[in-house]
Amino acid sequence: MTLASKSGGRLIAVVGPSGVGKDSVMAGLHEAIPDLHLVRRVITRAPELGGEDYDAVSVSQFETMVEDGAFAVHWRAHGLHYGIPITVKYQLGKGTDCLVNFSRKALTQAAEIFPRFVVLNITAKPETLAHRLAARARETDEEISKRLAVADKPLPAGLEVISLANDGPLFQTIALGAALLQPVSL
Ligand SMILES: Nc1ncnc2c1ncn2[C@@H]1O[C@H](COP(=O)(O)OP(=O)(O)O)[C@@H](O)[C@H]1O
Ligand SMILES: O=P(O)(O)OC[C@H]1O[C@H](OP(=O)(O)OP(=O)(O)O)[C@H](O)[C@@H]1O
Repeated sequence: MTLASKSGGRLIAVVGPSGVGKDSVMAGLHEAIPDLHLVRRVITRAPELGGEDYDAVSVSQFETMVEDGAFAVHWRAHGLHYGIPITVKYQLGKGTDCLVNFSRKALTQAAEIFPRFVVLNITAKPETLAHRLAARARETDEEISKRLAVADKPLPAGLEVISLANDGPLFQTIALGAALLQPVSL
């Protein structure tokens, strides 16, 4: 790969099981590093269910957007469709690092699309996840059980991965994450 093709901002894909704290850590990192762009996803989830700020669309609207090439990457999980707007390429092209809540299933595909692709892998113990999902109360008990059943998924090989444990207080996770994400000066 040439130096020119490695220019631009980093696409930082935040992954980890449900309840691990992806959205909370992302919000904290954005506060700590205001230059970091938070990517707003398009999701076929009812609007205003809390947590992240997203664009809620219907399944048919989502399908039209796919046909129109509105997404850089899209995937399906938890019975929902998720899309990353193609406009993220504009942000990256300006040299802006972009932070986005991602699927572990979509990492391999994304690594081929984005020249500077980094995975921020958030981890926590199973009991921490169960407790946090119950407290968040965005999903039903049945949906929470399904999410916990698929909590443990291996990451594909060959990616640049930064791992960050979030069992302790959120401010500690954010401070460590912000330090780990500081751009490397050459
Ligand atoms: N370090 C932490 N300590 C305590 N609670 C946390 C911490 N990180 C996240 N939470 C809480 O856990 C729940 C799940 O976090 P969230 O950011 O929605 O996770 P995810 O996006 O990975 O599903 C939320 O209610 C959030 O406020
Ligand atoms: O392939 P996986 O890595 O398991 O990820 C599947 C989906 O789970 C998360 O969604 P969402 O943010 O809606 O759910 P969560 O907050 O419960 O993690 C993540 O953003 C993916 O869209």
